[in-house]
Amino acid sequence: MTAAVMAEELGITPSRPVDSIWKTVARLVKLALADPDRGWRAILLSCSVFVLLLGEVAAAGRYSVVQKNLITALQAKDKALFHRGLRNVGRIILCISPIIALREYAAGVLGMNCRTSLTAYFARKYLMPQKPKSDSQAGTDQQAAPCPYYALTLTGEIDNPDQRICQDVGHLVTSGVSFAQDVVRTSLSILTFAPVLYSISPAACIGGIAYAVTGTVVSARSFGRLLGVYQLRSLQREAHLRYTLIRVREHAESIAFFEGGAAEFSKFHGGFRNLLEALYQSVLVATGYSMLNRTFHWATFAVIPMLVGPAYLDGRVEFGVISQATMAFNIILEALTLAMHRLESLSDLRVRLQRLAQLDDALSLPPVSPTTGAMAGTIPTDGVLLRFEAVTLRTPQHKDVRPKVLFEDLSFEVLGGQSLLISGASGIGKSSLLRAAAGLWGVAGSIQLQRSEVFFMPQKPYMFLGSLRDQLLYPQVDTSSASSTRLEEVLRAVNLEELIHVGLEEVKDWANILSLGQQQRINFARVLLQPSIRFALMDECTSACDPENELLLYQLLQQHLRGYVSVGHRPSLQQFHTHALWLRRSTPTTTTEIDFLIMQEFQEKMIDKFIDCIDKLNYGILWPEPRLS
Ligand SMILES: Nc1ncnc2c1ncn2[C@@H]1O[C@H](COP(=O)(O)OP(=O)(O)OP(=O)(O)O)[C@@H](O)[C@H]1O
Repeated sequence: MTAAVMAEELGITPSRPVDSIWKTVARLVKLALADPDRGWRAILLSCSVFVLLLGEVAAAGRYSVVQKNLITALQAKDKALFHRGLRNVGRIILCISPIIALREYAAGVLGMNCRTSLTAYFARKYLMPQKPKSDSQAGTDQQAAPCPYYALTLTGEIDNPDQRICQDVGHLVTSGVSFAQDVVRTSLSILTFAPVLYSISPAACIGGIAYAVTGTVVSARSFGRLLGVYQLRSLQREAHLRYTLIRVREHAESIAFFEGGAAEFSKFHGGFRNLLEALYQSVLVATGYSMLNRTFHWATFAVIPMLVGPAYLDGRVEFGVISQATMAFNIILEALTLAMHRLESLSDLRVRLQRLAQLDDALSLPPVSPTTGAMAGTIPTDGVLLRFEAVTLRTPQHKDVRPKVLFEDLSFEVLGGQSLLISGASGIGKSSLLRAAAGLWGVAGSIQLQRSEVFFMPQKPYMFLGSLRDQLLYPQVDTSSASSTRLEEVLRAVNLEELIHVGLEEVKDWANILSLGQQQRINFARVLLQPSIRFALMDECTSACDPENELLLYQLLQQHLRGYVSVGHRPSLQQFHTHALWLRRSTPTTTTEIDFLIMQEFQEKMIDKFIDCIDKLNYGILWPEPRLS
């Protein structure tokens, strides 16, 4: 079954053509071998495994001759020949054991080596922003390349990338290395034993090959496709099930407030039932497959006595030849029916290959964001910190949601020394405007800002897994160079002095032990600790702070930055901004109207709006008569 057919079977519509399985294998092998750090080691280890396999098969070939002589000596009651045969058996065992052990070791290390290369490749591609490739993009170095992990979440095209990177790569490499060895071993075995068997009995050789090929074709046709479909389905459902529990861990507090354990259990139970259904279907298919496999296997025992027995009874061959023919036949049969016996693990291998190929394709998209259009990035001139020019913004292309236009043809500038408050009703597109400015969503039109000087503070502060030092210096990778004195000074500045006593090197689950307001203050500390930052884009980032702390934080920004943009609803924010961008829409379907105003004008309009509301209240338009029963 091709990858495309399997995807169709599962109701998945691939957004781009799915590669054939062999192309995918070649792509991943190339990746492992082309790794500049480990590629040469992988090649060396593959060669060693091949040479050791040659030794193993050669020893097995020699063993079949020794075995024939031993059995013949027994039949002839020749003691000397029998003892020599036993010594030869001992020699071969002594020789083959270290070869097998060495081969196992080399194959194990080869697997680890390939896993390291592939995991590093996928993890880097998933977590690190892609560099612009084309010349036109190369000039705009400040451009925020889209973060692949974010883009995948937005489009929803690839399920569970974490499982693909951590588990699928591991399984794939282990089964892949083992299967590759089997293929090489069986090919060598066929080359070694087919002539032996043919010399004993051409009928046994040809009959054995025909028997094996028929069995493989029948089992692959009847069960291969179904096994693949159910394996893929089980894998996806298992990942979804695990994800429901991960969400409970991440949102434990909110769920506890709601006492939502029963709802979560019901969700988990539903997912588990779905998984069991897929597993049950797999068991049914595996039972049918196993029955065919076993029947085929048992039937082989009668084949050699049927084909070579008459020659022995007529005295044309020695008794030992029957044993040698049986061994050669079994080895050839095993080799030729490899695909048949390993059908389950082969289809598992194919499923994982396909999942990794999909992930690689999705991560290889050109560096444009999931919404259509240009990315924020060109550097502004003339003291402008942020410039929007005829910008139209749409929500991202998600596989389940149709994009909608949030605003059209928006132009404005924020100059050095200015600060802008973005205001408007909930859901109108304020945060999305910041997402576009930060380069997370693409737009039509142009957005100019000096990306390396900008700090973006999302609505929900992100707490990194690590020490307090790591938190404060996030997203810097090397945190050892910052002096403790400076970090403590900044902690005091943002009113988090109490954390100094916890210790800068202390590793804790900060997201759970700090209040939301404290986490927001950590965000401001991060701005102060990055000397290159001149401009901040902030989304409701003081929403959990009291007015004193809010005032303190904005005063710090005014001292350290050349300008900032905030999104927020609270009137208290107006005093910290020189300008306002007011987004409004009379009905959900009408176009968004946008005004860029100096703060005083905005405040006057707000007062008019407030008075209008009070009038409506007085006429009972907004506040209906209470209905008392
Ligand atoms: N990832 C997304 N995919 C599709 N639509 C989205 C996505 N994120 C937001 N939207 C939609 O875009 C619109 C604007 O959302 P946005 O978060 O910008 O609103 P907002 O003005 O900041 O609201 P609030 O004040 O409530 O935070 C909403 O209708 C929302 O449903």
